[in-house]
This record gives sequence, C-alpha cells and structure tokens, in this order.
Amino acid sequence: MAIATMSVTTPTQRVWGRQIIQRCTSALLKKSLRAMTLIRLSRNVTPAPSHDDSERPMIDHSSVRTASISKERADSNWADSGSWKDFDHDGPLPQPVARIQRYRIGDQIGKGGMGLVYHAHDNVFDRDVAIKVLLKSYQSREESRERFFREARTTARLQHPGIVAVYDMGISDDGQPFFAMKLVEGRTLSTLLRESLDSERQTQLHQARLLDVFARVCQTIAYAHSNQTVHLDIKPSNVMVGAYGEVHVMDWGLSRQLGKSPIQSVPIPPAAVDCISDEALSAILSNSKIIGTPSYMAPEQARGHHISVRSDVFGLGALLCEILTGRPPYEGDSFRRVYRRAARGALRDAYQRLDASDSDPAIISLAKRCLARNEHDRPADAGAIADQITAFRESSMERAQRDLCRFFEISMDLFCIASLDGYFKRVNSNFSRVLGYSDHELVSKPFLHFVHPDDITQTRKAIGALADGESIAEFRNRYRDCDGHYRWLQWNAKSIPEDNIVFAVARVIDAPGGQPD
Ligand SMILES: Nc1ncnc2c1ncn2[C@@H]1O[C@H](COP(=O)(O)OP(=O)(O)OP(=O)(O)O)[C@@H](O)[C@H]1O
Repeated sequence: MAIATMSVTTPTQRVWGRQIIQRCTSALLKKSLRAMTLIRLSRNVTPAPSHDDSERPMIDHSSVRTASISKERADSNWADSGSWKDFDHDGPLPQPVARIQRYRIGDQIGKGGMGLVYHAHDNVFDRDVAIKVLLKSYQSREESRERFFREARTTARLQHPGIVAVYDMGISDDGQPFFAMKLVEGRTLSTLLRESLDSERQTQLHQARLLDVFARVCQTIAYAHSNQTVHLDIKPSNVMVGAYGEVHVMDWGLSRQLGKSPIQSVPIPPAAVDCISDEALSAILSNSKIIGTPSYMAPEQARGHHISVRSDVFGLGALLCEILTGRPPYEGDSFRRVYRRAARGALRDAYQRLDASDSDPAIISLAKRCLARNEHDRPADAGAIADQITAFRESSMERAQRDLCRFFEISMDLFCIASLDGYFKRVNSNFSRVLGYSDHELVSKPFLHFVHPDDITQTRKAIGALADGESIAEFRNRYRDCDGHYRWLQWNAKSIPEDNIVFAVARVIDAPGGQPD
C-alpha cells in the first residue's frame, strides 16, 4: 500500500499540498467518527446526562395539561395530545391535595385523563415516590374507582424494567383513591421529540438514540403481550426516558388483559364515520366506549371492533412514524377530523412523509408495515418488531465496523485510535510500513516513547487540548523509526472525551534533507 509522502516543491504547491492533507484527513476523521458513533449506539452505550440535561427540571412539567373529554374534544386539537377515555369530563373545582400518613406529598408533577400525579416522600422506606390520585370528579363513581385501581393492579402485575413498579395503593386519609409508584426522573418522549424538532439536535446520532428508545418500548410491549396484555394507548407522552437512559412505558390505564377484560365498545359502522354530521358522530362516540388516542389509533380500535396485540403493533408504528417524521400518522384541526381519519385508516399522508424522510429504507418499511390498515398485514406482535429493530441495529453495527476497518486499511495515511492515557489502542498497517515497528511494539509503549525529545512538550500540549475537549488538534512532530531515523508527521486529531479516546490521522511530511516542507 502506498504511503503518503508529499514531494511538493514550489511554495504554491506546498500550500496546496497542506490543504489537501487537511481536507483528506478531516474527511477521513469524520467518516471514522460516524462509524464509531454507530458502533457505540449499537452497543447500547447510554451516554451520561449532558450538562444540558442536568440543568433541566428532573421531572417533565411540560406534560402537565388539562385533560378534557366530551365537549372540548369536539372543537380543540385535543386529538394530537390527549387521550380519549371512555369516562366523563373533569370538573373545574380545584382538588384538595390527598393526605396520607405514610407519605409527605409534594408538588404536582403531572395531570392525566384520570388522575393527578404528585412528587411524594415515603416515610417508611425514606425514598421519593410518585403518587397518582384519582381526579375528584371521578371519585364518587364506582366504575371510575374500579378502573383506577385496575390501572394500579395491571401496572403492578407487569414486572419489567420498562414498566414502573407500583409500591402501594389504597384510599387516602381524606378518602381519595391513590397509588404510589416509582418516581421516574426524566422527560417524556414527546418532549424529546419536540426538542429534536426545535433544535439542531435532529442529527443522525439523535435519531439513532430515539430508535434505541423505540426498541426498548417494543421490548416492554412484547413482554406485556407475552402476558396477554395490550396497552392500547401507545404514544410519545406515555413513554418516559429517565436521566440515565432508562425507558418506561407509562399509563396502563386503558390496557386490557386479552380474554379477561374485553372492551364492551359499540362498533361504529363505516357509513357513520363517512356520512353523518359532526354532531351525530359526537353523540355516537360518547356512547361507544371506544378508547385510545385517535392520532395514534389502529383503524379497528377507532371503529370499536375487535382489538388484539396487532392494535398495539399499529400504535408502535405510529410512535415510529413520529420519531422518523416528527408527526403522528393522523393530524387535523379538530378531534372529529382526526377521529374520522383514524377510523378510515387514512394513511396516505403518513406513508408519503415516511417515504420522504431520510431514514434507512429498512426502518421506513417496518413503520409502514406496522401501520398497515389491515391488521393481518402487520407484524404479529411487538416481539416481532423488537426482533426486526435488533436485526437492523446489528447489521448497522456490522456495517459501521466494516466501514471502520476499511477506513483503517485503505487509508493512505497513518491512522490510529489512541487513549487519552497516552497509548495507541489500534494502529493501521501504515504505521509499521513507515516506522518499521510491529503493531504490538507500537501499542505496548506510551506513544511519547517514539517522539523526538524536542517535540515531546508540544505533543503533550496537543494531547492536553484534546483531553480538555478541544475538537480538532493539528500539530507536527517527529517519530523515531526502528532504524533510529526521525520522520516528520503532520497530525489531525479529534477526541471523544466520554470514551476517553482520540482518533488521529497522520501524514509523513519528510522533505528531502529531513526537514518538514
Ligand atoms: N411514575 C411517575 N414518575 C414521574 N412522573 C410521572 C409518573 N407517572 C406519571 N408521571 C407524569 O404525570 C403525567 C400524567 O400521567 P398520567 O399517567 O396520569 O397521564 P398521561 O398518560 O399523561 O395522560 P392520559 O392518561 O390522559 O393519557 C405524565 O405525563 C408524566 O409526566
């Protein structure tokens, strides 16, 4: 393999030569870094929270919202964010904070369709927890109380790292139904998606992280499916991502145990969806007991037909659609418009947006299959989607590793990965061609061992700058070859401080006479 030895002669050519070196080396660095990033993600390395993260509130206050049902659902854009539950609306009166001897109740951290969620301290175990209290307007209704406790029981029964642990449930000292659960300190996926749209963080890296979250949601739902449980309300606001990357699927309030707790919904005939007036449709829907969130809902669920694990598969497809395109499958300026689209399975717009996204075709195709109008055309269950995501990530990792090896070996340059503690971790074959040492000799001694004594100080300075997080360091130094001669190298390096490593590319810039040109 050729070794890059520039033999430029005139000053103009020398400048041009340096520019080429810089351009080549930084392009190579960029490619290798991208490959390494994919490898890190595929290995499921969870980055430590950034400074950005630590400065945010620990709890996602942005998802506190008023969940209104009946009247407001008809004329607001509620369908984009709210759940449409088969129970009645919340009253306007403020709810007194529940009193429970065991817990010291703190700030309200969220409000859902059925309850208020508080930060609390468990005096018995001396730990912080979240406490959900049934909304006051439902407290007198036996059906609502039963539904609320069913949510607690279902969540407690499903024991999985992706589902919050429920610690306790009961009636507060002042008569309010409540349950206590693990406090998730993090943000909802809807907040993360909003951030990625708002900022320049809509990068390949960011999308890969979101796909990682999606894969974990699939695994959690797969576990629920293996326990005959369907969630039926999968959407970004029901996924919480903790400060250390843990992913929780929240809000099992609408879930059903297949065969045990069927939904007694009243099917809506296609003619009703298409032809009747908005008012008549509202009246039918109020009595239909259909559950879910129309923007993310499978057609059979929206029409009140038989639901199955494949209805959740559609919900996962809807989640993936929002990750890839920034928007859910169905949108509209009124609840009823969104509902009609969901009931008809009007997915053309979603498919077009998916096709236009710059995501990998394999992932786009998976999203479209999950969103198939006919449930039998969808993957069989969440486990099947999790398998496909895993296969995709593994093949991405293999590709990235292959790319990295290729960059290493086809490079005309000396290409290495070094750790900030002063050792090469990996060098390409050009090192031994230029310097004459074996790879083993190069990686087993500190790299300063090979550097000319007069260049050690400035080499240390460059490494120090990289360790301090400076992005690219360019410098020159002399390396001693196995015959005791020194070769001038021009370096371009970039550090990945969180992994304690440096990528570096060097070119030999010996000029006749042994001086750098
Ligand atoms: N265990 C928890 N730890 C931290 N925050 C929580 C926890 N449970 C819920 N929350 C917060 O409270 C909010 C309301 O949660 P809840 O489950 O009542 O309803 P929701 O899923 O947001 O809404 P809906 O029931 O209308 O779909 C959540 O969006 C979340 O921000």
